[in-house]
Amino acid sequence: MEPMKPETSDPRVEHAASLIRNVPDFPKPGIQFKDITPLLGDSGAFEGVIDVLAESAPAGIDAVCGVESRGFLFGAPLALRLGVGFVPIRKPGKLPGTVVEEHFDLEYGSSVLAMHIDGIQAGQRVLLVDDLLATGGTLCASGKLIHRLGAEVAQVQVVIELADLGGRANLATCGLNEVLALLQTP
Ligand SMILES: O=P(O)(O)OC[C@H]1O[C@H](OP(=O)(O)OP(=O)(O)O)[C@H](O)[C@@H]1O
Ligand SMILES: Nc1ncnc2[nH]cnc12
Repeated sequence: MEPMKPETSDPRVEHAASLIRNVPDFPKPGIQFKDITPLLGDSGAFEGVIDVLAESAPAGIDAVCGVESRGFLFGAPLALRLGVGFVPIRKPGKLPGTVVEEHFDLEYGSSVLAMHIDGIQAGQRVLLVDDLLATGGTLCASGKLIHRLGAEVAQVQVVIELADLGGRANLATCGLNEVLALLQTP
């Protein structure tokens, strides 16, 4: 496996790249799993990633939506840094209020995502955050939830993009055209 290429030459991104561990055949044979736990365990590196994401966000963001579960790890601190609320997009059966739901396929399975209908308001500009873009199914479904509530996805932000899986093109088919990935494979 070749090393990940930073999309920017920022030393904070290069440091983060050095702390992402490649785990072959997890959770299934053939999957090269990108383990972010060494990055999360280094407070300086973790903070550097949040800072770069915040500096890269478009102006006028009203809310950050993060996707369960690893999207929460980056989305929640980013919302605090931007001074806006955090809205969780969750796996089914976890949110107590009235939700909208979307079904989708994953690199290794299928799933459903849900969001409270009062989490965001029509017309708001949302930053949609996850740790990793693979096939794009998760973020496409998340974007559909946000669009169904009448809000706009101003930008999608991920730390890692598995560039050979076509996720970016898939996101474009869902109307998600502004995509920032800090690191891309290979
Ligand atoms: O682009 P895709 O092919 O949709 O895959 C990317 C998604 O897969 C992972 O989540 P996972 O479903 O493994 O859940 P987790 O965050 O709870 O570990 C990752 O955190 C992304 O959300
Ligand atoms: N290869 C991968 N590594 C980590 N998380 C993932 N989610 C989907 N594909 C993944």
